[in-house]
Amino acid sequence: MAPTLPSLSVTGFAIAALVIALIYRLSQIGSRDKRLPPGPPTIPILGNLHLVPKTGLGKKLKEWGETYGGVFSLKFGGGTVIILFDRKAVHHLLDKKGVIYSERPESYVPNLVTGGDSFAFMNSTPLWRAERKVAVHNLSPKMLEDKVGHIQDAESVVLLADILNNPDGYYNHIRRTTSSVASAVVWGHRGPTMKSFWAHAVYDAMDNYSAALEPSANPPVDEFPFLKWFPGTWTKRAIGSYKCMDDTWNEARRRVDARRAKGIKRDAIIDSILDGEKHSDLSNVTPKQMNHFLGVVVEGGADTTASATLTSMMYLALHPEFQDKARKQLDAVCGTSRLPAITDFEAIPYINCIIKEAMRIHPVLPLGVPHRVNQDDWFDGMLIPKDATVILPSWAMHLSETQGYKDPEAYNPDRFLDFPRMADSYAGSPDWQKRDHYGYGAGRRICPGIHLAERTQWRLNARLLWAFDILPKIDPQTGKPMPIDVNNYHEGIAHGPAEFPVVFKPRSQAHIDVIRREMADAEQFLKAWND
Ligand code: HEM
Repeated sequence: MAPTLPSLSVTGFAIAALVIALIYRLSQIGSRDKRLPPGPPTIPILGNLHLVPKTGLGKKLKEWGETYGGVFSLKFGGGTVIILFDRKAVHHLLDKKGVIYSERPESYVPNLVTGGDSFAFMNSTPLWRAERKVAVHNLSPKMLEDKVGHIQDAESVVLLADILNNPDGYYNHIRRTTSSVASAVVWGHRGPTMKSFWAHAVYDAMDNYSAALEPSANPPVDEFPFLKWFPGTWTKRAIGSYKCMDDTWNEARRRVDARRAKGIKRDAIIDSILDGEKHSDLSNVTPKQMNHFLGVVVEGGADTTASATLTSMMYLALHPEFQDKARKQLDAVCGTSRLPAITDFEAIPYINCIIKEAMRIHPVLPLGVPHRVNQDDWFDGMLIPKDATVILPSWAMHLSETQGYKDPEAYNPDRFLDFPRMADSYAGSPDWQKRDHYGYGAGRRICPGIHLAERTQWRLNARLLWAFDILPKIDPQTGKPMPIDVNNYHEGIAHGPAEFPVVFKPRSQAHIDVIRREMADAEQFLKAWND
């Protein structure tokens, strides 16, 4: 029997209604809820994904922040990203409401890259709390003063001597210094040369890590999970990066165990944990979790501190006038008879300005590490929805007059003359209008290595400036200074300057003599941390 007209039209109607509903649902994906902070116009399904540049997202966020007037939102498919391009918002949300703003976004690629073991990318679970407590305790100013200062002093002397002996190798000398300090603090082993496992391991481990984590370097798999079924070079890179990291930190642990088996114990975080000192919260942690926790602390500390120092050297090479300002103070306090020491911090205040300016003009993590809010919240009448990714766009803020940085494209350490203390004093302070910069993040996830990083940077900047004139290299063909491109950075989630043509010229024989004399003592002291 032929179908009746009414039954046909009911089926047809149902299908049509389904199709319309589906189209409507699809068209809503990517659209912005009116209660959200404003942001660039969206298109169906993608939202704003099509507007994200392959590189240079940090600067794009500045443009949007200035257009939308502070806190703004981006739609990535159905997901929401809130950008806190606003000093007050950073303080009120990340600092004051840290309890709800301290998760990390659930993200497919970071999970592949870290195997879920990275304490920097974990949610604020009991494991994260236990690991964070150990890191904060061991990297506190008191612990650093008591235990680590001598290592930083001695390693910075080795850096000066290395540059004297092989000036062209400055780039790796600086990277060796920061990884050696971090490895000594964490694993109890230093890396005397870049050939040493303890100097290069962290850079091997991180080889593909930063690039694999750059937000625009992967397909938008979190927004469109079906993309997981289409693996490609991006998945290979992420999995390979984890494998490399896992091998590296297992090897580090094997070496520590071999040392301890010989009865050699050292004043390092790993030894204090294995000896059961205070850190009972870590008693249920598996060896693999432990190795990755400690590895992440070294990862957090080595490349970042080297990149910040290299940025400083690069800009100083282009700006001898600011070197002169620092040297007036260095010479008045130290003359040519001794190296500057951290106890000179207040007597030589300009070094602190130089450190802050490098961290401002090109922060190592231009987008910080993303946070996630775990419940609906409101700011200035705008909805910050549960599970939104929350970004502190440090670079964008640092380059904007709207955030209080006058003439922001210009390198000028003088802008920090009224900020005489280290960065940790300004981070989290209720006086949110007077935070120096945002290079270490904010709230409960703020960099736990901030004290170590500030103190290493002070020693490196002060001592390099005391010992050397930092000059652009002269092109032997033209006899003219070679150009230094301040935009030539290795870019991933972290940014670090590519090698640049610079010369470290010893300031006098007297300076050289002091370095050689200090080097003998430094080598003697550091023997205890050699393999
Ligand atoms: C100039 C040097 C450094 C810079 C610019 C830097 C920057 C940062 C930033 C922006 C974050 C994310 C903060 C947030 O989520 O809001 C972070 C986290 C972290 N940093 Fe640093 N850092 C530096 C040095 C260090 C050092 C020396 C260590 C340890 C030895 C370290 C260990 C870590 C760890 C473990 C985390 C993850 C914390 C967590 O998720 O709870 N960093 N760092």
